[in-house]
Amino acid sequence: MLDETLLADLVADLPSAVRLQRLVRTLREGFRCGAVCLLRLEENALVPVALDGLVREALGRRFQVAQHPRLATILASRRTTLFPPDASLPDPYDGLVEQQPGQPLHVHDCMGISLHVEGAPWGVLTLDALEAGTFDATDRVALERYALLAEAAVRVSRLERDLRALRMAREDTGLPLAAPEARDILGHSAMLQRLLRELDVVAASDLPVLLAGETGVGKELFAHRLHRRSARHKAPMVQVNCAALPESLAESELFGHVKGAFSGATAGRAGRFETADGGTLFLDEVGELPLPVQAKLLRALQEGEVQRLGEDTPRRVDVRIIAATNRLLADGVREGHFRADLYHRLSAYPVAIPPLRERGSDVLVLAGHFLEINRARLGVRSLRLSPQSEAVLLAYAWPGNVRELEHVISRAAIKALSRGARRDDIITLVPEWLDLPAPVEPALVEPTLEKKGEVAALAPERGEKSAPPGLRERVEQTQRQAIREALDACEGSWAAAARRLEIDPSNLHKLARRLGVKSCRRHIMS
Ligand SMILES: Nc1ncnc2c1ncn2[C@@H]1O[C@H](COP(=O)(O)OP(=O)(O)OP(=O)(O)O)[C@@H](O)[C@H]1O
Repeated sequence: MLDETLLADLVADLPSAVRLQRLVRTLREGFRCGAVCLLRLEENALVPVALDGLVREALGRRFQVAQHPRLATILASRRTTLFPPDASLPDPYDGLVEQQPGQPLHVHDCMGISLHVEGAPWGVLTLDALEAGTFDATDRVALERYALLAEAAVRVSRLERDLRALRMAREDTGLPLAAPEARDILGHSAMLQRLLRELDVVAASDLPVLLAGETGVGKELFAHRLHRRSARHKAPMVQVNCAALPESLAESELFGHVKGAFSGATAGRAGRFETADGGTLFLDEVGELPLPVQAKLLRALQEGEVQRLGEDTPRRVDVRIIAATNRLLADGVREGHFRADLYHRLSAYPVAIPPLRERGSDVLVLAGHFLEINRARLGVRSLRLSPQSEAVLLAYAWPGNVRELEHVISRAAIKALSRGARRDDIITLVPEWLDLPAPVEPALVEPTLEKKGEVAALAPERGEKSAPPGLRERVEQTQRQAIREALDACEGSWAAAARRLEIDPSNLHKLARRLGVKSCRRHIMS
């Protein structure tokens, strides 16, 4: 019966996600177990692509093989690996199998098998049960047979995907076939999938794209994907954070300068346009560009040429522009902060990136991703959400979007440990640890921040104005102080401060802006 269903699904005309989903469901029913998961190997991590019986957020996790000895053992063998109930190796799904009330969280029986496609390891199939003794020697043999059918299903899905990509890629673009990506955009909602399909088509078109969306929705991730999927993917994508570009330096940053063009120009330097030649120039926060710089940018786009500061002859550049904004640029045009002609040139193809609150259960998928990162970072056995926490996350409005979700999960994990949770337990995050902040009123932020040394009340809890600061406030206070000290020590150079703090410069800009440090201190970007 199991064989017949699997075979019928294999030849049926189904979307590949549905085919793989039916595969895991059929296997779970056939083996009468708690959960079945199909994971694809991407670099050194196993990433769930279809699951049945595991909580939904597991779809957002990346299990680093080196950190999960059970998965490593399964992957290393071509035969079924069966772990007895008393196996000492930690189970990656502890706490992630959906349970009935009163059922244990801890997985007792587990077996898995590696899958190979075209002679190379493709991933693994895992089966878990909360009751000891669910799997026996017969199941072990049966799984080896079904693994062959699973491999066939994967091959069919892969063929279909390649065919689709081939159909989309114009022959002369050299567009890469869809391959696993380093910083993938997570989410399974229909809205996000539709958007990704649309972006893939735009990517191949070479049109300028304007990505518009609230802060923290992932505009930068989308920009990278557009570039990776474009015909320019072999050339560089150069990023400019327009909010961090002081007017005095903007021209030389964008267009370059010759030696001696201004005091301090001890050598000639190419600007970002030239560096991006043949590739993509990503103008992040384009709404923040000062008006005089907008005029020069427009000229460069119209002419397809740039002129280094202090040089007479223009240089031709071939650059595709992707711009991002979290302001309504059309409002900027109406209010006179943004040039209408530049706006029309940049927004040949405007794309609205939806806020997190409109992406349904993708909140849980993303939460799963951040839970796994924090689990590894904090060295705990298992981090999961209680059903109440899931409901809270789904109901919250997320003014800070994905970045805010990331911080909420990190804080909750730290809070759990600081309140006595043990690293070798299954840690279930409850709503009180999520501590969702009230939305920040920008007007509240700046005056408070400028008073150095004072405990900043960034987001005062409702009704708790005089309470001592919580962990989050203290962490943010420390971060603010560290950024200010680094900037002072580096004489205002953001790049040097980022090196001193050992973080990526763009993350430093983002963090500083979120903490309100940047808006109060106008340091020159170097
Ligand atoms: N769909 C997603 N999948 C995985 N990670 C995501 C997703 N969307 C956003 N993120 C993560 O959320 C964080 C914020 O994303 P990003 O910086 O791209 O947002 P943004 O819209 O450019 O924000 P801002 O306007 O403030 O610059 C990053 O750490 C990013 O990796």
